[in-house]
Amino acid sequence: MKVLKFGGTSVGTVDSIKTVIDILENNIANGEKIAVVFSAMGGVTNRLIEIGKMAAAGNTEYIEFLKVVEERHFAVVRGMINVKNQSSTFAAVRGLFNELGDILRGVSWIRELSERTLDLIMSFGERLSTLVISEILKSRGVDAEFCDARTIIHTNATYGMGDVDFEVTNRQILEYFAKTTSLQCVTGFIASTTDSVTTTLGRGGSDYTASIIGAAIDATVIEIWTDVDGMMTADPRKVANAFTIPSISYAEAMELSHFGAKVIYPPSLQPAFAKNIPLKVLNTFNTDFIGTFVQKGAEKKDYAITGISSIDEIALVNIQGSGMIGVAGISGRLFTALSVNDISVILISQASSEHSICFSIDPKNAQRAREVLEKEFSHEIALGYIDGISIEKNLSIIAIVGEGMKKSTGVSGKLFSVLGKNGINVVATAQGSSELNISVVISKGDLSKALNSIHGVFFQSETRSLNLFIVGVGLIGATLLEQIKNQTQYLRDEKLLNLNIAGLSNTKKMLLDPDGISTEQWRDRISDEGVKTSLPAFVQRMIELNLPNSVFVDCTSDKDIVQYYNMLLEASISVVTPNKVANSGLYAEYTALKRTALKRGVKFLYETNVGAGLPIINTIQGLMSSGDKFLKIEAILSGTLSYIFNSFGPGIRFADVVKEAKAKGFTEPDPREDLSGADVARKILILAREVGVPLEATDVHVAQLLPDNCLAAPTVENFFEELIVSDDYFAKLQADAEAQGEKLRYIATLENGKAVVELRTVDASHPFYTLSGSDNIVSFTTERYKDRPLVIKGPGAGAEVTASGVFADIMSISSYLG
Ligand SMILES: NC(=O)C1=CN([C@@H]2O[C@H](COP(=O)(O)OP(=O)(O)OC[C@H]3O[C@@H](n4cnc5c(N)ncnc54)[C@H](O)[C@@H]3O)[C@@H](O)[C@H]2O)C=CC1
Ligand SMILES: N[C@@H](CC=O)C(=O)O
Ligand code: NA
Repeated sequence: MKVLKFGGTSVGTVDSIKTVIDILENNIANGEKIAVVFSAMGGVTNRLIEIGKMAAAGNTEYIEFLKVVEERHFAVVRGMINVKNQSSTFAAVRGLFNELGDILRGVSWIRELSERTLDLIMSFGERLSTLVISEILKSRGVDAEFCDARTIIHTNATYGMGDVDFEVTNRQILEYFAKTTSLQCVTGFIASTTDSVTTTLGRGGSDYTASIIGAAIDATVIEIWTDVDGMMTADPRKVANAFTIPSISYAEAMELSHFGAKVIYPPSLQPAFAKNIPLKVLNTFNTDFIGTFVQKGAEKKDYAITGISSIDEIALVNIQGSGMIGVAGISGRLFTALSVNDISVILISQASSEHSICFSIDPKNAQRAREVLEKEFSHEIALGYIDGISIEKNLSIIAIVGEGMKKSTGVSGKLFSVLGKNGINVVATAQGSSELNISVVISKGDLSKALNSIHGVFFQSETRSLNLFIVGVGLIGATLLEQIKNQTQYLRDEKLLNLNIAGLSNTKKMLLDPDGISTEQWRDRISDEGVKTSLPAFVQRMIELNLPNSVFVDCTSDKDIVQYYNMLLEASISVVTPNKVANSGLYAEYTALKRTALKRGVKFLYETNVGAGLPIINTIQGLMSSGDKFLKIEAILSGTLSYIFNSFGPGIRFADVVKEAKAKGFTEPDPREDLSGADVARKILILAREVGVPLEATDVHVAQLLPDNCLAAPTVENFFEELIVSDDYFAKLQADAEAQGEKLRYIATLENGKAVVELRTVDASHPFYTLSGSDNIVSFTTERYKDRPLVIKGPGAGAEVTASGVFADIMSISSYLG
């Protein structure tokens, strides 16, 4: 025989009861022998408690409240039983409400509501729902029978949570079921003492009823019908990617529920577990879904862990002192004192040094725990053997649970590594030798981020998310968004990666949305929903959101924005940028950023600072890491100047070529930076720093390229005018070079710790002679590349190549996050 149990929401409305009836009739049609346990209609138990309290307080409004409850039951009768059969059910329901009304009147007279009376009042919830549903079934021709569990399940007289007398109960259940062939509709949650006083079974009560009956009659399976798709890998309200666990062992279910998974309350299923009766958790509102199968042994799973659960709010108590080392009995006294005072301990951790013990408790017990322990150890504290008791609050516990951990190595490594990569500090940790659960205590503010990132790494086949916050949607920023848009599907399918644009800002408006800004509609959304741009507010909001795998992408050339980099890195947010300002500022600031990134386990990536998408910085970093030494760097580092010198010639105005370079997206937002040599100067400065030469910007010698009038131009417009004025100057430079069979090249050199940037002419034998378009070229002479330098060459400016370099940096973060 199968035992089915339907919870409060399943029997909460006429519609849901219709589904319940369908499920039952399908079972009958399939020839299944079944018994059914029902909870009270959703919300009724709480209402009855409230009504009881109102009555006890002498508040006669309870009568109105009771009428509402009555009406809910009548509505079901009206909605589900045909008119000619309704009257007897109405009479029975009314009879129960009359009885309940009498009891409540008594309560209001004597102004007292004992636990015992409350149990009696609550019992009406299950008695009413079960009565009504059994009558519905009968009216549809099913041979159903109402079974008041008080006649078969007996407990002691502990009201609120009766202790079941299994010997008597099991015997009574067997006798009862032996005598009947009708479908038994059993009231959940309620029982009675042997002298017929009503009791209740406590938390998870109706599940318990189903489990007691299932175990007594050796049911083939117990089906718990609820309003969710079974047990999930994590709380879906906290982890959007959580999914149903198809199969779970009793022990795993126990562990998960201990840490807050509310779907079932496994302790109440203990009788079924003891008899190895499997259990299914099914959804009344999604009957086709397979739900979760709970059974004794663990099945082979696709993942190393089965689920993740958490407790939102705990306090961590730490007791430490040199006097605890090697002294037997300290922990015995500690935990006895807590238990005597009814303070339940959630997690315990003690390192083998025995110097301290820490444990977590419900924060509402924190103050009491301190008092209890200060009293218990007053002697040791007075003598200085114990330093004292410290209590830390605003903490959460996360537990990863799974029998699979026993067989696979690296589970805890993975857990701690993902926490580390997301900058989440682990305050305490515990793992039992059962290897079923690893628990970590973390700051409450990191809970959501931790749950999501842990879920991401352990349930790998799901798509991981990188949360991007992009500031500056000019040429590079907008091209990056376009490239992301075009790659979205590929990255989802092939890399299981979702690039979530969680924030965007231009100079006027900004928009942050953790649910993502579509790359199809970002322009509309930022203009419709954006608020006035404020960089500090943007940064603060990002930090508050505390999303896992966050990346700040600075696509501006703003000088002020870099002041936030360190703060962002400190908050464990990676930074990716083509903006050269940070790395060409003070050397101390440059190294500070690198140090913070390292300390926080996040990335600070800026490949596009030099040579746009060309792999220049990465190449240097690779060579440096592997121990190579740089002897000389010679390079053309300006796409703009390269383009100009490759395009300028007789019959062409210099100013027009500069305009062309600007139109092609090669120049800096302010082209004076390119033509003054400043852009190249900062690039060679960055390269110098990367190869270990600690230069400041003022150490770079920049030979002037422009005539004074151009350099002095106060605006970009004015600059172009001055370029026109100086056309002859440029034409002469070009003609002189050409006359020698040479070409103009703006070359940066780093040698012997000195950086120089100057305009040179090179002949056809020089490797820099053959450049075209916006090509950059970098030649590295190192100890390993001494005879023939390592050369990197290619377009070194422009929207597509730069945005793709930024994109590549973002992708490298995604692979680092694993
Ligand atoms: N264009 C290229 O080939 C390359 C550019 N870069 C760098 O990329 C960065 C962006 O360059 P482009 O896109 O070409 O310039 P752009 O001028 O087209 O775009 C920059 C955008 O940032 C916005 N912006 C400036 N400050 C802002 C702030 N505080 N908040 C929000 N938005 C702000 C501007 O309004 C502009 O729309 C610059 O740092 C540049 O040096 C690096 C390598 C190559
Ligand atoms: N303006 C720069 C762009 C790349 O950094 C250049 O011209 O090289
Ligand atoms: Na580069």
